[in-house]
Amino acid sequence: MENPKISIENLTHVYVTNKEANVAIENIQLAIQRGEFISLVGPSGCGKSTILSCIAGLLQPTCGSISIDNQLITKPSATVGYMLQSDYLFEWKSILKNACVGLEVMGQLTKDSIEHAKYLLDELGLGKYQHHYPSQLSGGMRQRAALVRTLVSSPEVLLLDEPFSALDYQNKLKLEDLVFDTLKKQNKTAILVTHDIAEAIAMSDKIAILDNNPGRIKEIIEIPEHIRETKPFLAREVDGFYEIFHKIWKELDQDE
Ligand SMILES: Nc1ncnc2c1ncn2[C@@H]1O[C@H](COP(=O)(O)OP(=O)(O)OP(=O)(O)O)[C@@H](O)[C@H]1O
Repeated sequence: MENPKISIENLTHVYVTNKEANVAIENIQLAIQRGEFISLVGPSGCGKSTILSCIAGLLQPTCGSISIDNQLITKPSATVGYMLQSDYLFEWKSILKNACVGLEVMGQLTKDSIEHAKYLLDELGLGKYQHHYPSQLSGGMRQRAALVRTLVSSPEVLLLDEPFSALDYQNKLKLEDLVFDTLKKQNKTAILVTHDIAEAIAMSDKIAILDNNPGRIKEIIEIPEHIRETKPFLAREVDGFYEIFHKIWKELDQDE
């Protein structure tokens, strides 16, 4: 097997405040292959966002390491894109200008990169709205604009921290399919944090179930190929889907 795209070795992080030291995650060990989509599920506070912050280079872990393509992560880089629950669009900028914010910050705003942003807006069904403002768009459209902003700098790794959870159910399912297709087409490596077990199964190749206090990996579930190959919306109807759902539900229920 080829070298993993992301290698997480013995990752431990302790948050220290003037009142206490809180071991948020302990000895996280995870290898993620290029093009793989993995979800992290677990009870609230088990350290899912902490793991993403370490991968993004926003947080220096207390112990252990993370490498992407054998390069140790020590600070944020353009290799890693981050998408969050809230779209964080600037209300006073057009959708196209919002999509280009990251490029602007990185000094990569060129004629070609703007064309790329326009291409992605088209691909994600927002071509007609590039000169609109965020307040003129629905929640699902805003989240698609946030996805374009994340993809436009061509990150190889995508960190998705509950990006669908603020959407209504119909938009959530539509966006899951769109993100699934877009990331597969571009062979991106992705890590999704979600509380929605069905979403995790429908979108992932693997699911890491985490324990609480401190956050540790309890189990890794490989999603069978016939589910992985089906788009998220239809995957929910595929044989075996709900067996996995109940297995994960039971695992998480033990932590309550
Ligand atoms: N900046 C911080 N300072 C101190 N403690 C923190 C900080 N950020 C997170 N924690 C603590 O670390 C633990 C893990 O938090 P984290 O946000 O990573 O969990 P999570 O699994 O993403 O939670 P949720 O599912 O609720 O979003 C929690 O106990 C949290 O209170």
